[in-house]
Amino acid sequence: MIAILGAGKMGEALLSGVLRAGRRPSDLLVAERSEERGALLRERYGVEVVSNREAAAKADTLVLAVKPQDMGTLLDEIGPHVPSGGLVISVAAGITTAFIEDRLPEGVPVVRVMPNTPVLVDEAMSVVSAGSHADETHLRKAEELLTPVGKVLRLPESLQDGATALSGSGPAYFYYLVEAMVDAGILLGMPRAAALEMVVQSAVGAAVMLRDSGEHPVTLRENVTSPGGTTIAAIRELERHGVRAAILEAIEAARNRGRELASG
Ligand SMILES: NC(=O)C1=CN([C@@H]2O[C@H](COP(=O)(O)OP(=O)(O)OC[C@H]3O[C@@H](n4cnc5c(N)ncnc54)[C@H](OP(=O)(O)O)[C@@H]3O)[C@@H](O)[C@H]2O)C=CC1
Ligand SMILES: O=C(O)[C@@H]1CCC=N1
Repeated sequence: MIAILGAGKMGEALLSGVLRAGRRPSDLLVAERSEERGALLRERYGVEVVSNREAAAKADTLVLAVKPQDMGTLLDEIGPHVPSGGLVISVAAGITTAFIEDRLPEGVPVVRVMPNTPVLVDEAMSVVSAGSHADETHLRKAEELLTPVGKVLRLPESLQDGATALSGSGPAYFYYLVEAMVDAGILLGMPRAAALEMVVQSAVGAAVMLRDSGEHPVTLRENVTSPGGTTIAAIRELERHGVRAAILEAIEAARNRGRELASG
């Protein structure tokens, strides 16, 4: 039995993914703070909605998907009810496995996971790390949950805040770029719907080439950049405005924010 505690945007995305991967609703439990939200999830997915304590006591795998700021309260509530043979998987940004282990009975295995919202279309990037009591079996169990909804990579926990900044938040940077490019289309007089279609299809085409062509991103960009042409004129402006440096600093700021979340 798998229980998802905190079924907001990420918890619901994982819930829907696990169901798409073939688990039955009767193999799942959901615990939510708001009754209204719980009722909606019950209606939408046919899953049983229970209290945090009941979920902790009944399920052998607990997926904690509350906000990092709510993790201490949740663990205080469920800690004494988690069986020592259970597996705890946390997707919370910043929260270390040590933080979780300290609030659970001695020896409970914890796996930290950083997924991203493309879980919803089975194209997630998830990074997994073992806590101090988690072994190969526990990592495999977490990977079994995540592989049907995308790619999974194992990294040491010391890189999890970086993974959160890079791939956890990653989709948001691409959406931000799309928004800005659509605005540019508007500036050039394009109808909004046409601008959106052009930009989204360019993004999809670029993403498929990045994934499938086997070429490095630099080569792909060079192939678009004709000598004396239009693309290099745009790239000169991106460089003049320090866009590359801004991206490096933005992702470093996200990593640093993850570290702050760990200290409450
Ligand atoms: N969104 C994303 O792209 C990603 C998010 N994450 C991580 O996933 C976690 C959830 O993020 P996100 O889904 O965006 O946030 P949401 O706020 O959408 O979801 C959190 C949910 O948990 C509920 N909740 C809070 N406290 C409790 C509690 N004590 N018991 C039961 N339910 C509770 C919240 O209810 P209420 O609304 O009433 O507070 C809410 O429904 C975070 O830790 C985040 O770092 C990881 C990767 C990507
Ligand atoms: O913004 C956040 O804190 C979460 C973690 C990664 C993506 N969203």
